[in-house]
This record gives sequence, C-alpha cells and structure tokens, in this order.
Amino acid sequence: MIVTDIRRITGAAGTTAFRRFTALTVFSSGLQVAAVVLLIPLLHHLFDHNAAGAGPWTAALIAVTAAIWMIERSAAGTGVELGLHAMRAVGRHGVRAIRDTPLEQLTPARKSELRSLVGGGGIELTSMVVLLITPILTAVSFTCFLAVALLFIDWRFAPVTIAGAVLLLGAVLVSERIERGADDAFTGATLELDERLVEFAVAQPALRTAGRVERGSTHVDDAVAGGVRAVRRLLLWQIPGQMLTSTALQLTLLGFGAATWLAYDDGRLDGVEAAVMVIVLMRVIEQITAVSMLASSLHTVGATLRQLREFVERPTTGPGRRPAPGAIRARGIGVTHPDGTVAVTGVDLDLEPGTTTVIVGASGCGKSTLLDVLAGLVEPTTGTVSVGELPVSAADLRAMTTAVFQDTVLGNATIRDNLRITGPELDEVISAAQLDSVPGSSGDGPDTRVGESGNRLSGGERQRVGIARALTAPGDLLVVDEATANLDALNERAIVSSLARVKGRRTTVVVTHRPAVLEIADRVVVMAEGRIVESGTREELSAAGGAYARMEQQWREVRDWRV
Ligand SMILES: Nc1ncnc2c1ncn2[C@@H]1O[C@H](COP(=O)(O)OP(=O)(O)OP(=O)(O)O)[C@@H](O)[C@H]1O
Repeated sequence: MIVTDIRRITGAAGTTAFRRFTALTVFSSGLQVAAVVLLIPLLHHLFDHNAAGAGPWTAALIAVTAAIWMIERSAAGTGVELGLHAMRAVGRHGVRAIRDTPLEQLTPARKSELRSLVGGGGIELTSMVVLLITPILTAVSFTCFLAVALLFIDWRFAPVTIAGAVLLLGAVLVSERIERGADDAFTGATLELDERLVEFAVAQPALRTAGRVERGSTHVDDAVAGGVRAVRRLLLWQIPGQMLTSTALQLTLLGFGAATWLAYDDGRLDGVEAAVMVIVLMRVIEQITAVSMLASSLHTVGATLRQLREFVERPTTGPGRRPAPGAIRARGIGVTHPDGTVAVTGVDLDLEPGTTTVIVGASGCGKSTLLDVLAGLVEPTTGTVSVGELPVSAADLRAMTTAVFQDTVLGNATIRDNLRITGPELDEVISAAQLDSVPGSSGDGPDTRVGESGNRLSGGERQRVGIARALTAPGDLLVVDEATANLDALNERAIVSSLARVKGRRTTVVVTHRPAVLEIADRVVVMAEGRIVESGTREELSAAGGAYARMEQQWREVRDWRV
C-alpha cells in the first residue's frame, strides 16, 4: 500500500528512484547478513588462537562493512531524491489545485489542507523514506536472508526466524489498524484547530474594534479542547498496539533461544557457534526493535501518504479553451448552495456581442451569483451556458472572461507594471481611469508602487487600477461586480468613464447598486429573489412602471442612495 502510494505520488521518475532505493537497501541487508555469517569462521579461528587463519576473514569483514557503509550512503541519497520528487509533484499539484478548485470549494478547511500538504507533505515524505522505510525494508530483507543463511547451520533457525518476522509484522499491522481510527480523529481535530486559529487571526481587527476578542476566542477554545481530547484518545490507543508488538518480540526471542539450545543439545552447534548465535540474536533484536519502535509512526505515515495520494490524484479541470467570440446564452440557470439556499433559479439571459448589460436588484437577490456563473467561477446546479450556440464549460468561460470585483488584489509593483501593457494604449487607459493623478499625495502617478496586494492605495484607487487592468487584459467578456459600491463620486466617475471607453468593444455585464453606472447600459436586467423579473432598455423599463421604475423613483428621491 505504502509502496503503491509512493509510486502514484512521485510518478515515473520517482518510481525509478524508489526501485533503486529498494535494490540498494535490500543489497545492503544481504551484506549485513554476510557480515554476521563471517563471524562464525572468524571467531572459530580466534578461539583456536589462530590469528593467521583469522586474518582473511577479518579482511573480508572489513571489506563487507565498508561496502555496507557506501551502499547505505547511496541508498540514503536516493531516498532524499525520492522525497524531492514527491515535493515537486505535491508542489506542482498544489498550484493546479488552487487554480482549478471551484471557489465555493475553496473553504478554510480546504485551504488549511492545501497549506499543510504543499508546505509539509513533501518534506514529510522525504524524511519518511529515509527514517521509516529504510529500517522496515532492512528488517524484512535481513530476516529473510538470515533465515536462508541459518538453514546451513541448523534448519530449526529458519522457521523460527521467519515465524518471528511474520508474527512481528502481523503485530505491527494490527496495532497500526487499532491506532488508525484515533489518528483520523486527531487529524480532523488538528485541521479544525488550524482553521479556527486562522479565522481568529483574520477576524482580529473586527473583534478588537467591537471589543469582542474574548467572546471571539470561544471557537478557538473549543477547537483546542477537541485537539486535547483527540491527543488523549490517540495516546490511549497506542498502548494496546505497543503491548501487542512487545509480546510478539518476546515470543520471537523465546523461539530463537529454544532453537539455539536444541541445536547445541543435539551437538549440531559447538560452543563457539552457540556464542555466535548470541550475536546473531542481538542483530535480529536490533532489527526487530527498530521496526517495533516505528509501529506507532507507521499509521501516521500511512495516513499522510493516503492524503498525499488522494491530493495528487484528485482530478482537476484543465485551464479551459477560449471559445470563438459570439452571443452568450444562459438557459435555465439555477444555483443552490450546499446549505440549501437557492441563490438563482430559472434564469435565461442573452448577451449579444459588444453590448453592455447592467444587472440591478435588492441585496441578496442573486446578482453576484449569476455573474459568477457567467464568469465561470461557479458551476450552476442546473442549466447551461453557450457561446455562439456551442455549450461551454465553466473553465471555458473563465478562459474568455476578465473580471473586476469589489476587492481588487494588485501585485506588489507599480501601477504601470500591474497594467501589463505599454505604449499609447497604456496612456489612454491610464487617462480614462484617471490614474495619472494616483495617489494624489505622492504624485508619482502610474509609477507609484502599490504595496503588497495594493494596500498602499485607497480602496477607490485600487478599484480604478483593477478596472484599468481588466480593460487592458484580453477577454471577450468583461464582468464587473459592484466595482463602484465603495467609491466616492470622483472614483465612480473614473470607473464609469473607463467602462464607457470599451463600450461596444467587448461584451460587458455590470452588477451595481449605483444609478451612475446605468448611463452605459444597453440593456438593464432587474433581479428579485433569484429570478429575472424585468429586462429591457432603461427607457422601456422606466415606461413600464414596474420594479425598475420604482428603483428609479427611489434614486431620484435619495441621491447617492445605496441599498
Ligand atoms: N456560499 C454561500 N452559501 C450559502 N448561501 C449563499 C452563499 N453565497 C451567497 N449565498 C446566498 O445566496 C443569495 C444570493 O447571494 P448574492 O451574493 O448572489 O446576492 P447579491 O444580489 O449579489 O447581493 P448583494 O447585492 O448584497 O451583493 C443570498 O441569499 C445569499 O445569502
């Protein structure tokens, strides 16, 4: 199982390294058995006071020991190489997993899992290969080789050695199974604690300003208590496992001692050989002790490997293919969240190429969710989207879409670098978004460094850069969600002027609560309770006297009104 997991995780290159590692370790075990067997003639000569006769055996023992040392070094190097393959595979997949995981599945638990697997999984696998698999493989192959070698001394040693090894392996596996349940609970509790801690840290500004830090820590306290319970359970379950392994160890030693005594009693072993058997016994004990001490780590390692393998093998969607430009038609779109909330239901929407559609409606009516479906960020529960009459996947939609959200995240570079274009077009975009004067205080304009995630700019400035960046990025569909929600009049005007600049050049959908944005609308869609209730030009909807007309009335009554 462990072997299959390692192969699946590391792929072809890792499989070659693993084969090499296994061959070297097994070969080293064979040499270790040879070193033990060489002691028999060596000690014979020494007990007979025949130093000259012992010379060649001593030389052979030194040569074998040197060979073991070199092979073990090489095996350890291959083990590290294998771990590095795993780190690369996990790292590569980590990036893909973050890129392809649907946003609604990028939960705190998933993020925490990704962080621990990508950050620690590869390193854990490296140390696991060197520290865990080496002794296990050595113990198993050493025992098998030794059983064969002992056949030539007395047949009784072979079954005792093999039976002892099987008994011990069985005990290790059973104790691993006993501890697995407790370990799963422990992993779950650790993830929960990790998640709660991150949440608590992220919520600090809000909790401190609200004076609710103490109450906010309740969830963390609960998670810590859960973690303590899980650790206690894990430790308690380790006791029967360890008792089982130590009983198997005692039985093996007893059997070996009995076989030595019987062989000596029959005269098949002389005193020297019986003494050598003590050394052989010590070597067997050494191997077995190494394995039994690792029994408790075996299940943890197995669990990590299972997690890594599932992670690496989890299917990810490809980057998607950008469809040929055409009318975008959504049919029967419905989105129901996992908790049963119906965000959007039965929506049919046509977006003709180059038109600008503005979606309005009360808070929570499903505007953002519909926009997320059009941008390919959310898979609809029902319905399909087609471009130019051909059905497209969410990944295809992502490939053709540029999106601007309320929270614009910028790269830690200058505004100019964030826009990623040069020449006259850049100047035009900068001027349309009125970025030549950003930020007002430093006067560096487009050469201003924006700081990490753009945090040296105000929210409004960040959004202006975000929208300018969206306008410069390729994409047949531009979706803008609430980009003006937090803006003052100046910023709002800059953004409307930017959008007006691309009007007619690409299909645009804007979700807004602000009447100013409606100036650029070819068509207005009004949503209520997850459905489209009205759709048409502003003039048509005003004249219809329905939901849109009522909203217009409210806007007229309260300037700068925000729902
Ligand atoms: N992840 C989620 N899980 C459960 N319900 C959700 C989730 N995201 C949104 N909702 C619910 O789906 C409905 C539609 O939300 P959506 O964000 O699309 O509305 P909206 O019209 O954009 O609102 P606003 O104008 O306030 O941004 C709301 O009832 C919201 O509470």
